[in-house]
Amino acid sequence: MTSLYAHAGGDEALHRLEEIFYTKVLDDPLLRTLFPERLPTHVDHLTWFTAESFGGPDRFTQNLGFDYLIQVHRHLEITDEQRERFVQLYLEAIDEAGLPDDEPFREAVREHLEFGSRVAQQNSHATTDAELHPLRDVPLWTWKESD
Ligand code: HEM
Repeated sequence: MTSLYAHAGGDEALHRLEEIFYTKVLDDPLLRTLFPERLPTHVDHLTWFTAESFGGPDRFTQNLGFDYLIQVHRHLEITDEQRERFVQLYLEAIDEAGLPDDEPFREAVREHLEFGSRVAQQNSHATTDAELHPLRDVPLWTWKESD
């Protein structure tokens, strides 16, 4: 059974991807208002999250926890355009980082991104805890090749 994490190329590949992605985000006119400065932890934390979600080590849950992810997105009031740009830049970064381009892998990544970005957007608008998305754990993404 191959995890998405292993197929992607493990930590080295995911870290390269997140570095390219974060640099794009910081340079983007639509996203710059949300990301005014480079945070030294962002690339590592994104790598931990993606690795765990793809079936790799659970460093995000162990070190930060899902509540942390809820808190960092709260009150950002992410617009549809910003969410869509976030997804677009991530897909570009996957190409630029040279991650596998087989369709089952790309489809799983697209699903993960669509879902995750909608959760983040919903949480960014929640004015009460009841309005938060019900997800409370890092989701574990599987794919067709994992059987
Ligand atoms: C798959 C979906 C997403 C994941 C996995 C994710 C993950 C993360 C993580 C791990 C952090 C914490 C970074 C740190 O501790 O340094 C973070 C912060 C943040 N995220 Fe997201 N995020 C997602 C979607 C989005 C979207 C759609 C937006 C806006 C368009 C967004 C905007 C932000 C902002 C503004 C911060 C805080 C500022 C910063 O770290 O620079 N996120 N996100």
